[in-house]
Amino acid sequence: MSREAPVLAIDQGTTSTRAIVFAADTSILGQAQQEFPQYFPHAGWVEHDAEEIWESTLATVRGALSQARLQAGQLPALGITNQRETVVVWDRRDGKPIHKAIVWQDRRTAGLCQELKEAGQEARFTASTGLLLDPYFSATKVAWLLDEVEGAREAAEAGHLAFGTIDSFLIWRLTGGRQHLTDATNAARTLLFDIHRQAWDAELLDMLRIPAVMLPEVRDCADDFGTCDPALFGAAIPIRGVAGDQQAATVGQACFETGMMKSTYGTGCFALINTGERAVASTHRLLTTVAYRLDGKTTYALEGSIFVAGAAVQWLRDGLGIIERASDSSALAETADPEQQVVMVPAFVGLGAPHWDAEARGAIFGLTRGCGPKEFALAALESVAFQTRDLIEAVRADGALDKDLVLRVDGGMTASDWTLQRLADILGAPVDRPTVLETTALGAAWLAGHAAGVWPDKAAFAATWKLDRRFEPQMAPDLRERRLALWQDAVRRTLTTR
Ligand SMILES: Nc1ncnc2c1ncn2[C@@H]1O[C@H](COP(=O)(O)OP(=O)(O)O)[C@@H](O)[C@H]1O
Ligand SMILES: O=P(O)(O)OC[C@H](O)CO
Repeated sequence: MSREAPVLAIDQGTTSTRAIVFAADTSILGQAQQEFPQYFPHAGWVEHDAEEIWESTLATVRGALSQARLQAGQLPALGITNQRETVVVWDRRDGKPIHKAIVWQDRRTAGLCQELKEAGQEARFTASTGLLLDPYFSATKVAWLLDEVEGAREAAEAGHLAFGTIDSFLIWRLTGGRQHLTDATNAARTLLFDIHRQAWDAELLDMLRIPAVMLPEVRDCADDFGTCDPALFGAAIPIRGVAGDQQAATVGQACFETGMMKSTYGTGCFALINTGERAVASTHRLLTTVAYRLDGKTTYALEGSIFVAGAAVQWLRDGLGIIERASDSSALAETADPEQQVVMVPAFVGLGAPHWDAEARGAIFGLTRGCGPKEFALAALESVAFQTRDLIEAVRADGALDKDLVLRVDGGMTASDWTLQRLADILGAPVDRPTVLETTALGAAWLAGHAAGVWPDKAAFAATWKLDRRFEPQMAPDLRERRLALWQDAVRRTLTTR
């Protein structure tokens, strides 16, 4: 196979699906993107239609191939990266989902998590999975489906139902129902996978009454995940790379060394720091997770997860209607009155790390008669910087950051220079934006190309990382401290677990 061969990546995100064809030098040959509907059937519930996700996958892969003027047969491999934790349960007999997908942001299982916590089970879950008992993760969502969808439990026990995160569901569909697989990074987000033994945890499955027969087989991130049904794209493209989107971004940002950190600003914000072969147990409510698994060797990460980053900008657009496009938010924030002290805690679906308060809801403090859309825009964008700062403090307190912080950033929101400048100001540390902003897709493409033997090794790939712009902190330290104090007070007043 030629080392010049292009590689396709499918990036199935929370709000849109993208397909991108990368050339061997990581330039983009063709791409397509499609948004799909979000369903909010009750307060705190978030669903997707897995069929709509599937349709958007087919359309974007075809669109990207056509824009790149390539035939499927010219691709040695494709990679899949995906919104993590989101649960699809489908019937193996007809491949149809039994219910809408329950999205990672969905809080409907907060009660079950609380019951398990009160029964003293959190430490058991954390010791094995590196995670916490929060509705964010897949396990309690699967349990909910088995309890609530008529006939589901019996069908699952009879071996008819399959559970998967979005990667698994797409692999199943792409291979014409021949493969039920996932990778170690996605498995690590289910709250059912022992990240130390790299195996499903039978005791946790029992505790949640989830039959093991529903689960996919777990493979490395660069591995053989079957081949696409040739009827879909005209040829059987091999699926050779899979990783959850935050882990794929860690790879795409070439954070291969211990201590390297990236933060991705999409719907939510997720900061991962590579901790090497050591699964560091956090004492500050961060998650321990799999960064990637290559050739059977697991590299771990500490992760801080924030549920609302770009989603706050979407709320300015769709909820308040004060902007037309997400990109209008910066111009509005720039013209906000500097005398106003508005602070927004965007706890629309509770708060993630380091607070883990599933019941908290969003709040805005400091309103005066002089406040309007500009101050709301500023507060929404600045909340992302404050939340990142809280994560980094937790990483430092866990002792995982032993050198000066330089944060590599990516994701849709990093198109906003204002946001990145404010991020550097609030962190008091430099923020690096690379030239390739599609790092998530690039990471998945690298994994697939690596497995297929057509892309360079880790070191050569890392050498292709290029800086677009470094944002240096400019805010006066006393102003930063004043703003931080306002934020901390606002969070304190928002938490239900004070
Ligand atoms: N110029 C911008 N300024 C601020 N936010 C933006 C901008 N462009 C996109 N966003 C936000 O980024 C998010 C989309 O980023 P993306 O990485 O595609 O997310 P996801 O993978 O979660 O679907 C949206 O929430 C959107 O509001
Ligand atoms: O869709 P994103 O990019 O916000 O990522 C979602 C995460 O994978 C959820 O854990």
